[in-house]
Amino acid sequence: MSYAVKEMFLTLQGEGVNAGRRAVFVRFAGCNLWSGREQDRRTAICQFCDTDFVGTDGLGGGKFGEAAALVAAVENFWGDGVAERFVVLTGGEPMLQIDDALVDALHAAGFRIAVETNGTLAAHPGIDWICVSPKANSVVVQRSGDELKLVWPQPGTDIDEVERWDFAHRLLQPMDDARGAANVEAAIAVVMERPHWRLSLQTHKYLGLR
Ligand SMILES: C[S@@+](CC[C@H](N)C(=O)[O-])C[C@H]1O[C@@H](n2cnc3c(N)ncnc32)[C@H](O)[C@@H]1O
Ligand SMILES: Nc1nc2[nH]cc(C(=O)O)c2c(=O)[nH]1
Ligand code: SF4
Ligand SMILES: [Mg+2]
Repeated sequence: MSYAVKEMFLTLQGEGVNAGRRAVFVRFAGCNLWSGREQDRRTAICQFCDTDFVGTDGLGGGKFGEAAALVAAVENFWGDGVAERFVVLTGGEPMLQIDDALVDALHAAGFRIAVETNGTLAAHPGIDWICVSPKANSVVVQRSGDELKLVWPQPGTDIDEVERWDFAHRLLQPMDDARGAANVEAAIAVVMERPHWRLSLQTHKYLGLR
């Protein structure tokens, strides 16, 4: 299997329970809920995406013929002699490309593996930290994991239902769009009503990190 990667970078995880943690991000190209083309956004299943995941032309991106080559690039971004190796596989939709060979090679190199997924495909069982971010109008099959990160508001989402799914942590992340401030207020209002949810801010955007 070969891997198409839009970009790769070393940064801090900006979102969720692991916010603030040093991580190499691997952004896989392609998604099953949007083509990534602006002209298709209004007819896509997922219409609020904040990310360019088309092609392999980003910094650190490329086509990797084998898992070993991709892992060597991840190790290079992490750097020598630094403990707590941690990689976040995102996209696009990473579960379209994550396979046994990649999970095994990352583990052999000493990485803990986190994934950011829309949950429409089952997460690979070897992944160490599963973050599912459900999208209204999609069928979520991955209903368990470490972190459920619901972008808010999302008309068509039944929060009572998703709250019954089996996740250790539940987070509401304000939708970053033209109504940004109102979305933050709406998310805070839900957390005040439902204290088992927590607010997740996209801290990298406030800090100017990647
Ligand atoms: C770009 S997605 C890639 C991973 C996967 N496709 C997914 O949707 O979870 C990474 C994270 O950003 C979130 N996200 C995307 N667009 C957003 C926006 N406009 N505002 C807030 N969060 C957003 C997604 O819900 C997901 O949690
Ligand atoms: N710093 C940083 N944190 C992130 N957490 C999730 C991200 C993503 O796009 O999946 C992301 C990202 O792109 N940058
Ligand atoms: S599912 Fe994730 S990557 Fe795909 S369009 Fe939605 S937010 Fe973007
Ligand atoms: Mg992002």
